[in-house]
Amino acid sequence: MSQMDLEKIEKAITMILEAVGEDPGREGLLDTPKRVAKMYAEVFEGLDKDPRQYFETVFHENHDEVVLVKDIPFHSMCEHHLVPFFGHAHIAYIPRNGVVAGLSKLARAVETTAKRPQLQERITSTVANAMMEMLNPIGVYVIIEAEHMCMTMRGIKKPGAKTVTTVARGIYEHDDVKRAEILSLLK
Ligand SMILES: Nc1nc2c(ncn2[C@@H]2O[C@H](COP(=O)(O)OP(=O)(O)OP(=O)(O)O)[C@@H](O)[C@H]2O)c(=O)[nH]1
Ligand SMILES: [Zn+2]
Repeated sequence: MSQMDLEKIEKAITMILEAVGEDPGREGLLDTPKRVAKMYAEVFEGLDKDPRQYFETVFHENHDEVVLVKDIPFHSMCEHHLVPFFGHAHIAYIPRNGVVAGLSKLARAVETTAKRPQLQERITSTVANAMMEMLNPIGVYVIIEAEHMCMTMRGIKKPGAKTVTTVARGIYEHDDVKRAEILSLLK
């Protein structure tokens, strides 16, 4: 949020309101530019953050099987239309040499990564790459399911259509059985 120019956002929103034929001076819209600027500061607060920070603190626990945190809710803003997309992330990894992350940090990594103009594919790979780099696990498998408002409220208008993206790293890249194990845990 440090770099965010709230005043500039406010001016831009006033211009958009004028451009669509609204009257930014009418009572209901008077505070709208300010509110939208505040909202953008919140929904884009991940812009100056690196999700790798959440994996700087690790624990040592002799666990050499899967850790799966599933159904992590998230919302983001599609970088093509600046409207929301939202859904759930599921993150599985197999620790190497007992190096495990705090469970909440997986959710924090998703949230921070989502809080910028984004693509679903990029959220998926950014989280997987951050975990590979910081935890050096045997493997990471990230699955994200989301609904894109740009496909719901405009354009093709297909409410309910879900996009699923997966990124497999390490052992999950080549091991069908390990991937199937995660998919069965998600059922
Ligand atoms: N790959 C990918 N595409 C996305 C994502 N979010 C939105 N899109 C797509 O981005 C594309 C932009 O296409 P364009 O043809 O440049 O824009 P448009 O004319 O508004 O496209 P329509 O949505 O088809 O009306 C659309 O097909 C969207 O569905 C995302 O997270 N990943
Ligand atoms: Zn879009």
